[in-house]
Amino acid sequence: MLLKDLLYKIPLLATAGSMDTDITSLTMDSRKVGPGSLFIAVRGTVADGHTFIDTAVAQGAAAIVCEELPAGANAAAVPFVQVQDSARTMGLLAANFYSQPSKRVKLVGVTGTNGKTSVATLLFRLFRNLGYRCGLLSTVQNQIDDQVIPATHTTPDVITTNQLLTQMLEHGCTHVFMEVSSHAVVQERIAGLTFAGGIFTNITHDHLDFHGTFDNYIRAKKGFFDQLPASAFALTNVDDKRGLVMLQNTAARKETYSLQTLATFKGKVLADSLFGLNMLVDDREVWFKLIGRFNAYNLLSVYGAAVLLGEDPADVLTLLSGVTPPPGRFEQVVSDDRIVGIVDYAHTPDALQNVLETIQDIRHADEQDRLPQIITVVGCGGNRDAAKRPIMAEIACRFSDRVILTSDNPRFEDPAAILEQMQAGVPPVDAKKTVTIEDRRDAINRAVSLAKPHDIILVAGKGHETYQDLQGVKSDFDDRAVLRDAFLKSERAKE
Ligand SMILES: CC(=O)N[C@H]1[C@@H](OP(=O)(O)OP(=O)(O)OC[C@H]2O[C@@H](n3ccc(=O)[nH]c3=O)[C@H](O)[C@@H]2O)O[C@H](CO)[C@@H](O)[C@@H]1O[C@H](C)C(=O)N[C@@H](C)C(=O)N[C@H](CCC(=O)O)C(=O)O
Ligand SMILES: Nc1ncnc2c1ncn2[C@@H]1O[C@H](COP(=O)(O)OP(=O)(O)OP(=O)(O)O)[C@@H](O)[C@H]1O
Ligand SMILES: N[C@H](CCC[C@H](N)C(=O)O)C(=O)O
Ligand SMILES: [Mg+2]
Repeated sequence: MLLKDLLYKIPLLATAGSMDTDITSLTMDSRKVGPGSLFIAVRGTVADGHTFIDTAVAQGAAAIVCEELPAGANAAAVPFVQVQDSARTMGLLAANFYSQPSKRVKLVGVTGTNGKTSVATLLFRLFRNLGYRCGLLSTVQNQIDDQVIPATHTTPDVITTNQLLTQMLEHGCTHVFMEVSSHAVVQERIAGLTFAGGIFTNITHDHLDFHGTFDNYIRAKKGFFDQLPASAFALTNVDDKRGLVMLQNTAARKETYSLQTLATFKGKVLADSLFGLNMLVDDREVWFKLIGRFNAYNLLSVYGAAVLLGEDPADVLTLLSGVTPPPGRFEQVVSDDRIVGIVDYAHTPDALQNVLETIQDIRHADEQDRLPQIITVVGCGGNRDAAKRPIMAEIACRFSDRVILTSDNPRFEDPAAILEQMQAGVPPVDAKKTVTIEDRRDAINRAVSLAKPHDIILVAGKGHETYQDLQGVKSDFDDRAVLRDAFLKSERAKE
């Protein structure tokens, strides 16, 4: 595609060199530049892409997009284009380069602190059951119908998203469901995408390391709704204090869902058990396979979005009742002697509290009138929001009978230092029931050794993840497999 066609309708500050140059690929990474590439220099959190312009040219870049023209740009071997905001421009360029794939599918984005993967995956599974070919962009994985493509981010960079949307279209997909992280909004990873709908789940404490303040974090989430077109719907959870804030400046059609108050889509939880949720949704009674009141919200938003996309409410509920949750979300691993293991991706204070409250609600005294004990194994990620560490430890103590603090992707931090910060949140009265075991496998083994039949072990924070990241080295680690092994070992020891 010629550079001048690629720049169609994109605001420019200045250009230098020929705009008739042929561009065969786009990249923001100098390491991926080859002949024909357009290199877009983006300022990041660690590096500044502008410092790699020379490298990109040396590697054969056909043209450069940047925020500052280098001295001598006019005489340079390649054309330069100066723009106000490279990251945003990259989204517009990607949309032009790939012929606006997001306009040719129904693209629905999901944002919120918790529940994005759950809602996006439920929508993907529901719409496939409704008979559509669908795409999914999520933390767990990207999917084009049955084809699984590993995901590196919750929301990919905007070039990758446009590439994936193009592949989805080639495969005949009509609907695509994607997570929109707050990082992605701020870093313009959704720039130039045309959404048919946006969903807000909730907003609670997370990522303050990146956003600085809670207000900035709210603004980031709201930024997604601010850029929805008038043709889209904006569906928000009005039981969340910030639900309506999301809709303040959107051009989209405003729609709401609630378990507590008047809303476009109303639900009520009739029963919540280890086997599923019984709900009234718009006055129809349904059983779902998901567990926990927080999932009642997820299901209600999925129902609302499906109806807003034009599906029949009764068909939606019938098919949604059979849909299973994504991996690592309240996933059960039960031992032969009936110890219940639950692996859950709760890695925020709110998620951890929700999951533990759910566990408290659904546990029942056994025949001997003994209430099952709750044993929680939890850690907090390194190089991520440190403020949540003591809070999560306190929540674990408040809702559990035993707590084992352990590691969860220490990344480049010292695991012992992360654990010290968690320990600071343990109330003195709970010190006796809490133990710190840095090695996650040992921590899970200890939990199993403490458990009696019917007790519930919550292993929180990693969910579907299959690695532990220490010093940038990812070693195999899967909570579900480690828990299964621990059960087997302990059963053998008892024989
Ligand atoms: C903090 C953060 O979000 N970082 C993301 C960001 O990287 P960055 O700003 O640090 O980039 P940088 O290293 O400073 O480089 C700046 C520019 O120079 C370029 N460069 C760099 C080196 C070089 O040799 N040549 C070169 O051209 C880079 O390609 C980039 O364009 O932009 C990169 C490209 O899109 C992302 O891969 C990277 O994600 C990192 C790996 C990350 O861990 N991100 C997490 C925090 C994240 O985004 N998480 C959210 C989910 C959060 C949630 O809701 O739970 C997500 O959407 O996944
Ligand atoms: N609607 C909800 N409200 C509160 N907590 C939830 C909700 N849905 C899920 N959770 C909890 O949050 C955890 C993560 O859920 P999910 O993966 O769907 O969220 P996410 O927003 O995609 O997370 P991430 O930001 O890592 O992508 C779940 O394992 C569960 O503990
Ligand atoms: N999307 C979240 C996932 C956190 C999962 C937890 N296991 C961790 O590694 O901190 C993040 O990148 O902050
Ligand atoms: Mg997710």
